[in-house]
Amino acid sequence: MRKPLIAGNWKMNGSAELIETFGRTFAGVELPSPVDVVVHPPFPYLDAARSAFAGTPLSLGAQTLNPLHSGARTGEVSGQMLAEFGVEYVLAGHSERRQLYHESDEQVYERVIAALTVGIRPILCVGETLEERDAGQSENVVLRQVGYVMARLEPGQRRMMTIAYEPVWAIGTGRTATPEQAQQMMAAIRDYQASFDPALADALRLLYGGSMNASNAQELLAQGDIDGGLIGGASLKVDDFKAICQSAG
Ligand SMILES: O=C[C@H](O)COP(=O)(O)O
Repeated sequence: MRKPLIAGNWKMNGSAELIETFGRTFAGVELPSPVDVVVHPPFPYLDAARSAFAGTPLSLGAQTLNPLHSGARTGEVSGQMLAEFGVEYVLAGHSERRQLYHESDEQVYERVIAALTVGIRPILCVGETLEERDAGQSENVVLRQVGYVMARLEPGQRRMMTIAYEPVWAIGTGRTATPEQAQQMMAAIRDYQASFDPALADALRLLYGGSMNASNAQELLAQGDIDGGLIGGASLKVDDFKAICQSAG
């Protein structure tokens, strides 16, 4: 039985006040059954989040890291620094990083390895653009992104991984993949994983991301291969995010 994971990616949004609101609200939240919840605020809020989330079900996540431990990389943050801060999860390969900062599959892989080296759990984000979907390439693109990373990891490293399928055309657009479309891709990822690591395929957590909100979460999370969500916009509204976490239970 896979434990659901709900991850809130604040992107370049939020405030110290919102961190406090999340800490206060989640201090009193009872989730209906075991579910992991992580919030990924921007770097400057990690310190406040570490204090505010203590005693709540919220874990600390980061949005990216630099593959190096330290060095002349102005503006960057290393995995070692994040681990010292108590960060438990980090995103790798988010489509905004792939598109806006031109992160390649190889660079995504390097970030995953850097996170694993310091004991941080990577959430590998994959997904096709609308053009790729229209060209019938969705599955090829997604399995290439998954395989580039997963096929190179050791079995023990693979067990630290979560994969988030986020069709790029559904991110921040209000256009959610249908539960059937999402389920179909999740099943393809799980089948692919089973082709070289059957034991992991059953245990691997697969998240859906792309305009998931308090109204559509339940239906998406009811799909057999969807084990949680990577939430953008709705993770900035504490009541909506709480409702999604409760749906996961
Ligand atoms: O990381 C989160 C995803 O990009 C989804 O964002 P969204 O929920 O605003 O569509």
